[in-house]
Amino acid sequence: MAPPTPSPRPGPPPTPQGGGLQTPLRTPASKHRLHFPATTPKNAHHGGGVGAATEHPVEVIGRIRNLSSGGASALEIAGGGTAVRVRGDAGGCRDFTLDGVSVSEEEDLEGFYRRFVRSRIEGVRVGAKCTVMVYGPTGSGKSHTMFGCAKQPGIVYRALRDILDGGGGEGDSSGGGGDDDAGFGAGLFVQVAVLEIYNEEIYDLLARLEVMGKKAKNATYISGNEAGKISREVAKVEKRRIVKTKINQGNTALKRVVESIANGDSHVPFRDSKLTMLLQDSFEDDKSKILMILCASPDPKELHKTVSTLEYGAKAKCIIRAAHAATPRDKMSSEESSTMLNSRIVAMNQFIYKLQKENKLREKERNEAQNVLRLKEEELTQLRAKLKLIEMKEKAAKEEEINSKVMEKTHTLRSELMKMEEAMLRQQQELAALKQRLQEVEREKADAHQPVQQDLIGGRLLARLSEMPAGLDQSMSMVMSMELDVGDQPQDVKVIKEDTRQQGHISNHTATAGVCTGAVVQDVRISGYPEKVVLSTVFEEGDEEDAERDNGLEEVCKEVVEESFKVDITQHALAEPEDPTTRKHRIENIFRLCGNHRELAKKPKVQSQVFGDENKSPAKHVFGEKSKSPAKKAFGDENKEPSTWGAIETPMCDVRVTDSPVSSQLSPIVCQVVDEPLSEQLKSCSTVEESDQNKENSVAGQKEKGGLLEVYIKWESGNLIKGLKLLQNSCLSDLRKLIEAHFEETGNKQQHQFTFLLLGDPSGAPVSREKEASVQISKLPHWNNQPDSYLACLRAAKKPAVDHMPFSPLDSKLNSVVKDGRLADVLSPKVNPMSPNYIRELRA
Ligand SMILES: Nc1ncnc2c1ncn2[C@@H]1O[C@H](COP(=O)(O)OP(=O)(O)OP(=O)(O)O)[C@@H](O)[C@H]1O
Repeated sequence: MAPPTPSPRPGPPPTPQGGGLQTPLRTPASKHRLHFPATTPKNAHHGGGVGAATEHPVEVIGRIRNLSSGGASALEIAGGGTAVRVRGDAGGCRDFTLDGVSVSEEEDLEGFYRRFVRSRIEGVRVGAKCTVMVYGPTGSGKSHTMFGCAKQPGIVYRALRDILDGGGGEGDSSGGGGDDDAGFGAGLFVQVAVLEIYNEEIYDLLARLEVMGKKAKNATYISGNEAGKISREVAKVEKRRIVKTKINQGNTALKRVVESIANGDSHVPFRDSKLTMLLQDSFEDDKSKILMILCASPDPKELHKTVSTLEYGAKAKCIIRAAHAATPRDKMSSEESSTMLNSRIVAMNQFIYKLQKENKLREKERNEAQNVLRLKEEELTQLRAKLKLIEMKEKAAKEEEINSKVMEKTHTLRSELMKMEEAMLRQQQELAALKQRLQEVEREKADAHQPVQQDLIGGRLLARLSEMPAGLDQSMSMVMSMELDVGDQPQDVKVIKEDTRQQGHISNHTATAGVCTGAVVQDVRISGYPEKVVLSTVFEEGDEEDAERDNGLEEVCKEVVEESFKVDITQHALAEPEDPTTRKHRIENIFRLCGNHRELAKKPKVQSQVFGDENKSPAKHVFGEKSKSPAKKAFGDENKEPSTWGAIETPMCDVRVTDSPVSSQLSPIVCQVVDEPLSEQLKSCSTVEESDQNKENSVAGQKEKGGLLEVYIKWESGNLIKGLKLLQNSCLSDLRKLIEAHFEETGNKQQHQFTFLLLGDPSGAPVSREKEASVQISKLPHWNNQPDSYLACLRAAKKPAVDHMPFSPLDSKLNSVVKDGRLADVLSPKVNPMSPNYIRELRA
């Protein structure tokens, strides 16, 4: 006997279509039923319909969709609502007993869910396992049942809502279970995976990743505790599902698995399809329940497929899981285990919920930290920009500061330079005034010939110099120092110093002085500067009373002073700063000499010859005879006709510059002032033939002259100026110095500028100033056809020369030195008050 099919649990009353219940068809009994345990009323009342000794793990529910086309339905509910009766075309019918049957036209998805699904979901909430699967041919309504439509949600969304919200969510009009489980869902956490099996491949519809092996290990999940949110995500994924007949391949494999289990085969072909592989745990796990929904179409055209589906479900329903007899201990253990598991589940859900909250909090903190980091980065960028700007400003400020300092320093230096130039200008003006004053005094002296006046003038000058401020003294020294810097040539200077043996008068060598008696001569020489004016001073040896006692015929004795006071001024000046008192004393010395010179000028009786033996020459007598008259008068005025001059045979020695024993570079110059009375001879100096008498005179004269050359100077107009004696190797530049000195002494300042005319030369052209040094005196035409007498013809310059500023060369020198940065050296206080230039200026 075949065991009866499992008794269905109470369900809705059979529909009117179940008219064929009288002759219900029996499903194929065969061997399958042999495994089914005997059904007891208790088991039948139990939801699973399984006895205490056995377990019915698969619950099969039939879901008959609406009839889409017209015509009669091929299916009807029988067995009190637990069987599906299939009516054949021949009028026969067949009943398939299930755990429940639902007709879509009579019961919507909500009713179907509440009656057959919700109890399973509640078991899941307390820790049970449940697999809900649909089975049926294409178009039978599987998707519709699981996911629903726009009007009503399917099992998936309702189950999700019940798990999380306790059944009180949207769409649950019944509200069943919601009040009882209020608050129970708090802390529950749902993880949803959406997989699709197509062509025997499993696809993760969330990540679209292929899952290899037994389980979809790499599947992603929709997780959370909000049913609405998860439902929306699932709805999105559900649209990706592929809807084709290929899926039934898995259904076939599932059918074989079910039949194999139901038949009690030792081998269950779970691995025949991916679908059965996924459902293996659900079939083998004792704790797991399977809710199989058979979707069937009432269309008679689909009758064959419908019958096949119902047969498959009937077999699944026959699957039983052998269960050992439950002892009281097992029963208690089971209850304790269930309670403990429920507690653990609740604790784990609460822990998960806590983790989720913490995760959210940390995520929030991370976002805030990222915002702070972004703000810091922006601030850092701004600070870097500011730093760069500040650096640029500092750099610009430094450059500006440096430029400002340079400008300030330049301005200061320029101001100092201007002050120095002004000081120099003032000093030059003072010196020029001093020079002019000195010249005026000399002219006054020359005109007056009064000793008293000489003393007064000399005294005034001395007093004026004494009153010169120290600053002037120093500034003069500075200027002189600059002059010393002009040349680097060594200087050898004899310093003028008054002979301590002489307290008397000093004779100077001017034309008016004429002679000097018993004098001490000190020469000041500068080697390397032959063109420089050299000062010779003669100290009178005797006093005035002796001169008067000798009745104007005293011998003029000259003694060359030993060079005991020779000092290297350059070294001395540079070695140690000059004491202002010493410099002042020396300046006073010089002007005292000048005063003495003027004193000598007032001694017409005293005559001098500086040509050695020439003191004994007749010239001395000639001048002696004329000593009562002013010397200048005796020599005549050069502006007068030569015929009115005195005898030319009585040359007067005015100044002699001897060769320096210290330096051989000094050009030996001998000058002798003579009067030229023979104007007629002068006029014909280069044209008149030399007479025999002249020849004799010339020979005799040359002997007397001791190798000197006589030079007679006249203007181009014919007026004779002077007669001079010079050494044989003298040149025009030497002659120029003597002539200029003569002009200065006579006060003919305007005649300082002249040019030598080279008479005798075919061109008769004037000699340029630069070439004067190269023209020997011997190149001049002979005067009066005498071999050692020459004639120098002068052409006066048209414009009077501007007064020479003694320091004008220094201007350019100073400028060049200032440009070279040697201003400090030039303006050094190291002064040589006895500089020959200085002496020259004072002398001038
Ligand atoms: N109970 C029902 N009430 C109303 N319409 C239904 C019902 N069941 C199915 N349908 C409709 O029938 C059509 C096919 O249903 P469904 O797609 O769910 O079949 P299926 O079994 O999933 O087919 P397939 O296997 O090809 O996916 C759908 O348009 C669906 O809306």
